[in-house]
Parts: sequence; structure tokens; C-alpha cells
Amino acid sequence: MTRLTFENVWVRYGSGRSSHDAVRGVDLVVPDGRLVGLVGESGSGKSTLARAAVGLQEPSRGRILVDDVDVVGARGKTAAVRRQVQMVFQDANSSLNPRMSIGASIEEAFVVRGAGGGRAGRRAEVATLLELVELDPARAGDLPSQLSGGQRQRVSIARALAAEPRILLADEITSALDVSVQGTVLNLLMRVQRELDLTVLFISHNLAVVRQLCDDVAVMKDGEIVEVGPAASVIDDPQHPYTQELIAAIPRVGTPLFDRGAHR
Ligand SMILES: Nc1ncnc2c1ncn2[C@@H]1O[C@H](COP(=O)(O)OP(=O)(O)OP(=O)(O)O)[C@@H](O)[C@H]1O
Repeated sequence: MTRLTFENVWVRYGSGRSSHDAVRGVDLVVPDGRLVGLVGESGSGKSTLARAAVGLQEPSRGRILVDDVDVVGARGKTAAVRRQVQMVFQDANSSLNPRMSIGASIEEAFVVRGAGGGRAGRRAEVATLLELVELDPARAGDLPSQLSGGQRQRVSIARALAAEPRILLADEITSALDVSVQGTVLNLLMRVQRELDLTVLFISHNLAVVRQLCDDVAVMKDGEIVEVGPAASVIDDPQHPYTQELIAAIPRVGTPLFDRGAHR
């Protein structure tokens, strides 16, 4: 098991006058083997924070620790430590090459990891991973376009797992999916998290799902964490006015999403 720690992390986009700090002094610990939810309105900096942890965006200040190793600007051995952190994105299409079979996509992640074992060994590992995400290994030769959205997202999870991560960052992994398959993908994530003892940062707009799945939740506003604590207590009894607003904004069952009369 592995802990992920953000220490006074700042992430800036652009430079000079047009620069913008999307993440501003974030301190957050995702403890060993725990599931921490990250919520906040669109544009609050959630994805940027996660992207910084996998090196897609370098912080302008601060440290990001995998256990005790700072992975900011990682090279060589430290880069191998950073590969223990893998991210699954909202849109599976962006992480899968449309011209590559799903088996080859997963295999590619082994090669990046530097796994040995030869071709036959890697094929066997691909089959094991496909089974782990509840896909028939016989489909390894299929292209992403031959799969449903939910199946493609399972392949993305398998691909991330191929790197043998200790920490998984799940960024809105079900929001592009039909409601009917969201539960299947979430159940899969939970099972994999338990079986592999993963540490998970779960980014979501769905507070009900976060309350159900996560141990803790952090609430982000304008690049800062404004509240953090056990998911059930933060969501049931929010202390920060912004969290209270977020929760009040959840449409209740039976509440119309918009006022039809207003458009007549
Ligand atoms: N590549 C980029 N270049 C410049 N600004 C960016 C870039 N990516 C994001 N931003 C800006 O950084 C801020 C934070 O964006 P980010 O995507 O991290 O928010 P988010 O909370 O994940 O939003 P969402 O919930 O909509 O995914 C926003 O103001 C956004 O416009």
C-alpha cells in the first residue's frame, strides 16, 4: 500500500500576465489503501491536481509525495516511483488508440513498465487483466470501436492496472457513460481497489456516489481545498458555506431539472 501526499501544491497555466493559478496551495493526504473523493464545481482545479500527480502538468511550487519520495520533475528511479501513480480519464477514447487492438493497448503499458516475460508471458498477463475487469480475454483482438462505452472504460482501467500502480486517480470515470452502466464500472473499481489494495483519489461531481464509495472527501473551490473529512460527515453535515451550497445544488428526486413554463 502507498500514500499520496500533496504539500502546498500550486499549478499555473500560461505565463506572464495571462497566467492563472488553477491549483493554489493544496495540502491533501490520500492515505494507504483509502478512497478519497475530490469534489467541487467545474473549473475548481480537480483534474489539474490529479494531472500534476502523474506528471502531465508540473506544479510551479510544492511537493507531491508517493510515500516519502517527491515525484515532482521525476527522472530515472523517481520516474519509476511516479509510474506507481496511474490515472483513468473521463473519456476512454482519449486514452485508447482507435487503430490498436485493446490487447495491444494493454500490452503497450507493460512495455512502458519495462515488464519482461516475452510475448507469450505478456499475452497471458493481458488475458488476466481483461478477466480482472470482467471482459472476455477472447476479445483482446477487438478494436475500441467494437466495444460499448462501459467496456472501453473497463479497458482503460485494465490499461492503467497494467503499469502495476499502487495509486489510482479516477477522474470522472463514469460521467461519459450511460447511467445504466455507471454502477457496473463503479463496482468494478471498488472490487479492484479491494483486491489490489489500491490507494484511490476519486474525482466526481456525483456527491451521492462519493458518499457511498469514499472514506474521506476533499472539497475544492477556486484551486483550494476548503473542507476535508470523512465522506459521510462532510456530505451529511457540511461546515464550509461552499460545501453547503454544493450539496444544496443537488437536484432532489422529483424536482424538475428546469422550469418548462419559463421557456414558453
Ligand atoms: N490546459 C490548460 N490551459 C489553460 N488553462 C487550463 C488548462 N486546463 C485547465 N485550465 C483551467 O484551469 C482551471 C481548472 O481546470 P480543471 O480542469 O482542473 O478543473 P476541474 O475542477 O477538473 O473541472 P471539471 O470538473 O469541469 O473537469 C480552469 O479555470 C480551467 O479553465
